[in-house]
Amino acid sequence: MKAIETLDLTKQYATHKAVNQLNFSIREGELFALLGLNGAGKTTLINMLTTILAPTSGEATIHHLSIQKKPQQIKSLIGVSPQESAVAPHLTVEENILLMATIYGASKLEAKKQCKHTLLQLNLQNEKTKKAKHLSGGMMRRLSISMALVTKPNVLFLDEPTVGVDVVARRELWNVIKELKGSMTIVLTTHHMEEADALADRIGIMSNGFLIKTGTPADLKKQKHTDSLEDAFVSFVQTEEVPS
Ligand SMILES: Nc1ncnc2c1ncn2[C@@H]1O[C@H](COP(=O)(O)OP(=O)(O)OP(=O)(O)O)[C@@H](O)[C@H]1O
Repeated sequence: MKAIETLDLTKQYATHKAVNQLNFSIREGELFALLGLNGAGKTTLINMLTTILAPTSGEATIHHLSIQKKPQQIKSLIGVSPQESAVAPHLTVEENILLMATIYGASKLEAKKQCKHTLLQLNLQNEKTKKAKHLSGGMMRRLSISMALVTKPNVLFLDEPTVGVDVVARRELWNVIKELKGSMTIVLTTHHMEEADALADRIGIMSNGFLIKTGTPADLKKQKHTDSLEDAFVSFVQTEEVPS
């Protein structure tokens, strides 16, 4: 089943088309990494798919529900870990997770159960009584992901999950994401090619608002006769024709 599908999805800001007639789909359970240079349109696309931003034209569905017609139902299907974290700094790790569960309508008992589960999933048990403002960058990102997971989403959006995180914490986050893989659909944006290579089932490359290429990491490297996803990516964004 398709978890996400877009049909000519477009967002125009004044005269600039940030997302230009995108047609693609993501299978249920797939981890899809969205790559693109600064300003390619990734955040605009994610914001439309998560119902934060209305498209100018075209359509997208999450589990066959229209982002424009069924935003509330979609909100109950998705979890979002944004670049700008929604973490409350003065609350503890546990309080942040419980708050999120409660906002999404869980009873006190359910919220506690789910909180315990996500603390385990993200290996945050030892940090649960710490105030969020005292967490390291890596732990802060784990908290943000656990807050996105506490509502048991079918589709998880991770916008640059390892930005500003040290190499060890990044590897640990990769392990967390690998553990989640398959149990839900994951859409991840990143500027780290090795991250996309390590995690993605399939990659989509955006350039100037167009989705210029989709394929498995192996396919993309093979098409450019290289072992390096970074080399393949650079070649695609420099040489690919935009779709007509
Ligand atoms: N609210 C806005 N009003 C006008 N233009 C915007 C707005 N938001 C984004 N843009 C423009 O749309 C284009 C796509 O931006 P977007 O943030 O989606 O790119 P991105 O791929 O996420 O970039 P980055 O990797 O730097 O986060 C850019 O040219 C940006 O300047």
